Amino acid sequence: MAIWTRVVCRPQKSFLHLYPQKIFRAAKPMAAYSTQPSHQPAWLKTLLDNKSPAPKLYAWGPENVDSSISNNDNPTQSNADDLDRRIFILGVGNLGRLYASCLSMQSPRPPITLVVHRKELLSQWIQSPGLEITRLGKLYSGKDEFQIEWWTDEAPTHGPVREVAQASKIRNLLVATKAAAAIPEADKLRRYLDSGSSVAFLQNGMSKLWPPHGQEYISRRYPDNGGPNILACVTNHGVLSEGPFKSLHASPADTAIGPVLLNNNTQPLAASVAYLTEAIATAPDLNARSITRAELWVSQLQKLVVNSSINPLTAVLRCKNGVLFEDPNGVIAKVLDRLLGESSAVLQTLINHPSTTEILTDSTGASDKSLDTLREELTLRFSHDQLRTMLYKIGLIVRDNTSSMLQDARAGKPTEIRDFNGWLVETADFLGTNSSGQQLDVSCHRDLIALVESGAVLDESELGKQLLS
Ligand SMILES: CC(C)(CO)[C@@H](O)C(=O)[O-]
Repeated sequence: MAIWTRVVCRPQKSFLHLYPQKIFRAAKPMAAYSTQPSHQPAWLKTLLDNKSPAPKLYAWGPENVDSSISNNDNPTQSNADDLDRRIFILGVGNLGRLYASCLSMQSPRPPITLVVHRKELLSQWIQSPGLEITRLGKLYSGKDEFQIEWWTDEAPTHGPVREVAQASKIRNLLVATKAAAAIPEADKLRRYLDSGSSVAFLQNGMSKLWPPHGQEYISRRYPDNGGPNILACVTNHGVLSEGPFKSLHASPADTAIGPVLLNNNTQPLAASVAYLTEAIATAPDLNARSITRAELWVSQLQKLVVNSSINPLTAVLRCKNGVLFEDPNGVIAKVLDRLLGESSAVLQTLINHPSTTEILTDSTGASDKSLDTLREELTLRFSHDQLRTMLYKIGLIVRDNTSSMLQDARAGKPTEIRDFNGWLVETADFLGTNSSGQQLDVSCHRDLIALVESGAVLDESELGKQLLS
């Protein structure tokens, strides 16, 4: 059995240089930005309207679908020490595979459980060589390094009957599902999460759990201050699916991890926060770093600009990322400029809006910078010109990748357009006007959403006609 091995690779191109000087030094508890502070968004209302008790879930393993497999081939996690170290990865798509492979190269290797979303995937895993990732021309594969489970409220009909985490609490969870499934899936697990748990979300887009909606969700679902710690990762790597457990790590880049909502009622903070953050920040080939809460917020905004430009345009044009950046004077460049101009105006307005004062004030705690200086720096960082420079640099790094949205569009799956361009449109609606009192224009983002959602496939000149007229 091949083992995940650490490769000594050539220095990777990194996005780290794109993050200017450390603006934020401290991560303190705080409330943060929300587009609609007084309004319960649809996702939250749907979850909270479901008043059923947290479901009891069974963990099916290969031995529950194939009677020739004994329980010993998939030993169970039974003791508290194992659970303290075990990292559960919910969702085994591209991001799940990337993080699982890198975490399994840690020394010592943490116990890792991959959690698939369909029973058939357990059977497919049994037949497969395990997880495979091609990185820098080398194939890495691992099977015995992982436990694999399917979690459901149905008890297995044969083989051992086990509850998730042996009916105890999950300490470390990575949610690697698509954006739309992330919170609903994590919500189903609330029976197995408490203030000692840390849940890191890997999805692109702005986290839905930034306060106050995150705080409202946690306090309603986990009364008595028993909510888990919420973290998020911003992943810049480009990964391409090549089959159920197989991916190409097409564009090695970097990752950042930071807190969204920490349960400060538990003092000291749960050990899982540092454990999970450290495991990710030091995982081989992930090229990750730990950042503060305010830095995470800004990094998510910056990544949103990338995903709301590259992803939908590659989906509509059916092209690799690099094609978008080939002709700096062409039609695509003009469309990119329209999108960036609209994004810049929305995000600059947001940065200077009273709703973000709290998050920015929080970050000034450990530095001498005034709120005004921070806002000036961020306003410059999110200017049209700086966003263009940033996007073209990232475009170069991820040029060989096929964007996640194009992969979804080709596979006929729902896309994450509502989490990227849709978020910008909603934010513009909330903000209304810019600092000069002009209505924020997001018409190009709106038209692009409509194109992606209608499944349009266009060439460059048709794209220009649709978006530049
Ligand atoms: C960076 C990125 C655009 C690379 O393809 C990635 O975030 C994606 O595909 O979503």
